[in-house]
Amino acid sequence: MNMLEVRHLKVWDQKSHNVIIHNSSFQLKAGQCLAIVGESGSGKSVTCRSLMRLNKPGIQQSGEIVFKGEYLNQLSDKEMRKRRGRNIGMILQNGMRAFDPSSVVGVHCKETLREHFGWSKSEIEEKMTKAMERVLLKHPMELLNKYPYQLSGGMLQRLMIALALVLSPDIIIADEPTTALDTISQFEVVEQLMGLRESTGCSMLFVSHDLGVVQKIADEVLVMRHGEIVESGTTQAVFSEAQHPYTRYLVSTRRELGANFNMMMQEDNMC
Ligand SMILES: Nc1ncnc2c1ncn2[C@@H]1O[C@H](COP(=O)(O)OP(=O)(O)OP(=O)(O)O)[C@@H](O)[C@H]1O
Repeated sequence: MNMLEVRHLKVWDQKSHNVIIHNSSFQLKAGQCLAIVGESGSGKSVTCRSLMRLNKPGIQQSGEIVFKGEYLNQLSDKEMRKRRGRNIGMILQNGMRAFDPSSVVGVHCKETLREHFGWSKSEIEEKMTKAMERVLLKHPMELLNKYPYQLSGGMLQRLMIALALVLSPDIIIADEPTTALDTISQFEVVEQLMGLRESTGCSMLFVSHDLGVVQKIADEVLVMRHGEIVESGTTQAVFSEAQHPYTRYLVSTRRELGANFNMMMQEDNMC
């Protein structure tokens, strides 16, 4: 069963008439993880924002976005707001941007949960505390009273994952959730995202530059270039028998990087 179906998505800049996404069609199956890979500027983030109808003013879109049989592209703004967070959650690259810098992070969590579920303060605190402990955030109540700038990037990502655990949306869109993190935090956040999928059974759209992580987490892959999907298929097929020259280039670059990394490790051991 498809959780999300995107049909003929076209996105353009109204002012310059520059077409950003030409004609994208793809499906996200229930419980599966679909990764979008491709070079910088190929349209991965714009695709994600289009699904949520969160593109900047002046960016127009057409085509159908069907979520569990419902045409999101036909909903009013008010109805669309209700779907965000509750049905389709987003975990962004930069945790700092996801939270209001002028409030402690607990305010964002409480407002989001009250809006969607109408829970009391104590219910929210109880559920957030449990979820934060699950993503290994210590002293949850203290942490909720901190401003975003007082927390590290990895902590903010884990806090977003904890909020997603409580909201339990059908789909999580994770747009380069590990790019801004150091290697250890990247590993932890990927583990937590996998845990989130396991415990909520959500489907995931996962944008990443890191093909190693994609190979670990995704069931299927879309390869984007210049606003077009140039290849798609199961992760196994795309990595082992890529058809498009650009995909082959991406995969070989990863192999080269991997080989260099191993060589560096060996040199390090010899010293
Ligand atoms: N608000 C905007 N106005 C005009 N053009 C935009 C806007 N946002 C994005 N674009 C253009 O859309 C194209 C795709 O951008 P997008 O951010 O989706 O790329 P990306 O594949 O996510 O890149 P990256 O990996 O660097 O995040 C780029 O050429 C960008 O210049």
